[in-house]
Amino acid sequence: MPINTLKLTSPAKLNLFLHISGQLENGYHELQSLFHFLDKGDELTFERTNDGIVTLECNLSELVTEQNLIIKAANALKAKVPQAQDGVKINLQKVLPMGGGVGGGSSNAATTLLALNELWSLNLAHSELEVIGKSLGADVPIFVRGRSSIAEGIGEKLTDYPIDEKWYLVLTPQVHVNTALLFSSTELPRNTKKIDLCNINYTGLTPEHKNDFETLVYKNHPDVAKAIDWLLEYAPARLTGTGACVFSVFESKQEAESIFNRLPADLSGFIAQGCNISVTHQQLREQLS
Ligand SMILES: C[C@](O)(CO)[C@H](O)COP(=O)(O)OP(=O)(O)OC[C@H]1O[C@@H](n2ccc(N)nc2=O)[C@H](O)[C@@H]1O
Ligand SMILES: Nc1ncnc2c1ncn2[C@@H]1O[C@H](COP(=O)(O)OP(=O)(O)OP(=O)(O)O)[C@@H](O)[C@H]1O
Repeated sequence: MPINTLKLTSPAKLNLFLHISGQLENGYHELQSLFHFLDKGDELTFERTNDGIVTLECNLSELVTEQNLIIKAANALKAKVPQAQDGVKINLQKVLPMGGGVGGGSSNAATTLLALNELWSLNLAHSELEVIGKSLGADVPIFVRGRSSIAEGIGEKLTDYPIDEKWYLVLTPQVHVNTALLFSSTELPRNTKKIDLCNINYTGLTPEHKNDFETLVYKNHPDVAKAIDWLLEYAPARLTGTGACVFSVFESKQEAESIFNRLPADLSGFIAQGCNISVTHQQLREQLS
């Protein structure tokens, strides 16, 4: 019996560290980054239709465009499997901050690939979905894979790296950091020594596991600097991706909440638990069983 509806959470990610160790001739950068998922995300509903049309509704009307990665993901699947005749009505409830380095758009694209592969009975392997995902954005494959991982190369070489599932206080400065511009800055450090995966031994926000974008973003974005400085009063803090979001990690929800409760009115944020397995994958398993 084919399934008609899927209701999935499309989670945020954090880059617990992000090292840049070189630049290739095509301009892309060599990275090493630990990706971990959060149990907070956007809500996506997929309803199969038989009219062959892909439609998107969203609580933020400005996101309903052909440029939305959800539409692009659905179209990429149609291009890959031209004989797929079904359509889909998609509803997106955007919860995650946009352009904040928590990967919301990439996560939505991956959730769409995973959901439509099932709803449209395409039977593509997840490795094939990862390849389609990569054409949509550097971070899409990690969300398709759905396991806490270290990314290497330009972000495409993924190795499982499960860690303790702790609690994160994420601050969300309302500024947009331009990823492509940052990558092209002459001031960006590009020579962090590569760590041998066997010797990574990640133990938290220590100086050896940093974010190479952080100094530059701190310098150019006073709102990000303010959020980092506030967190540093209580715990070590890091930028995720190219920002603007920053985070600290705590052993318990109560500890994270006790700091969150002191947040001044001009800062915003949320608390979430870290997950080694993306919530999308957990929900897919439940809804398909
Ligand atoms: C740095 C991260 O935020 C870590 O999560 C992501 O890898 C960036 O992901 P994203 O925003 O989806 O990035 P993409 O849309 O794939 O690339 C944006 C731009 O960043 C630069 N870019 C990206 C990835 C990489 N390894 N080297 C680069 O130089 C390229 O100029 C590219 O045109
Ligand atoms: N489904 C989507 N959800 C959010 N943004 C989208 C989506 N599709 C396309 N976009 C565009 O992508 C831009 C950045 O989105 P996103 O929220 O993924 O950034 P991010 O968290 O900085 O991601 P990353 O960590 O991968 O750089 C948005 O400003 C928006 O214009």
